[in-house]
Formats: sequence, C-alpha cells, structure tokens
Amino acid sequence: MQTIEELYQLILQRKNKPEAGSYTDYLFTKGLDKILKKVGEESTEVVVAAKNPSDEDFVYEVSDLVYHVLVLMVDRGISVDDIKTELAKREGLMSKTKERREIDKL
Ligand SMILES: N=c1c2ncn([C@@H]3O[C@H](COP(=O)(O)OP(=O)(O)OP(=O)(O)O)[C@@H](O)[C@H]3O)c2ncn1[C@@H]1O[C@H](COP(=O)(O)O)[C@@H](O)[C@H]1O
Repeated sequence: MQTIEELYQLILQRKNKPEAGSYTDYLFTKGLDKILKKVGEESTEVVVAAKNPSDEDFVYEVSDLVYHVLVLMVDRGISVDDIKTELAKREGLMSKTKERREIDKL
C-alpha cells in the first residue's frame, strides 16, 4: 500500500536521481509540455470513465491522473504539504460560506 506522500517522494527521487527505463524519468526528460499534455489527456479520460458504469475503470483513470498531477507538482516544486495547507485554509472559509448560505435562506 503506497500513500500519496510516498508516491510523491518516489517521483521526487526519480527527478533527483534519474533511473534508466523509468516512465517518471521519461516524463521529466521530455519536460513540462509533455507532463501538461499527459495531465490534460488523463483528465479527459477521467471525465469519460465517470460517464461509464465501471467503478474499476473510473478508479484506474483517477489513479493515472493523480500520478501525473504529482509529477507536475514535483516539476513545479510544489509539495503535498502545500496542497494540504491550502485545503486546511479552506476549512474555515467553506464553513463561513455554508453559514452565509444558511443565512441567505432565511
Ligand atoms: N503510478 C504510476 C503510474 N500511473 C501511470 N503510469 C504510467 O503512465 C503511462 C500512461 O499510459 P498512456 O498509455 O497514457 O501513456 P504511454 O503511451 O505509455 O506514454 P506516452 O508516450 O503517451 O507518454 C503508462 O506508461 C503508465 O505506466 C505510471 N507510472 C508510474 N507510476 C508510479 O511511479 C513509480 C515509479 O515508476 P517509474 O518511474 O516507471 O520507475 C511506480 O512504482 C508507480 O508507483
């Protein structure tokens, strides 16, 4: 079982210490445009899979997207903690928005 943090660390390791035959290394070698193209393709595949009944296919495509987004984050120097911090900031913000919606309903 691999956590998202562990996968991120493995991808970071590939960037810092390229390994022959590694797909991650191939993406870093091709560069940002290639990584962005893959993120775009995988996003579309998630959308298509979501419209179909197979949960297995959907989970497969989401996993592909998560992996490619992590490669993009490593390439841009953004950590999993950066995302966690942003999400944590929204916790308070979102409950205020919810409160606002409740008030507006009155
Ligand atoms: N999670 C993934 C992962 N998800 C998807 N992929 C690769 O992403 C590619 C997506 O498939 P596509 O058919 O869209 O792309 P392709 O035709 O193979 O390649 P392109 O020429 O289109 O770029 C496949 O080659 C998959 O193997 C991944 N490759 C690696 N990982 C993880 O990264 C780790 C390190 O992998 P390496 O860098 O290969 O050692 C692995 O142990 C895994 O945990």
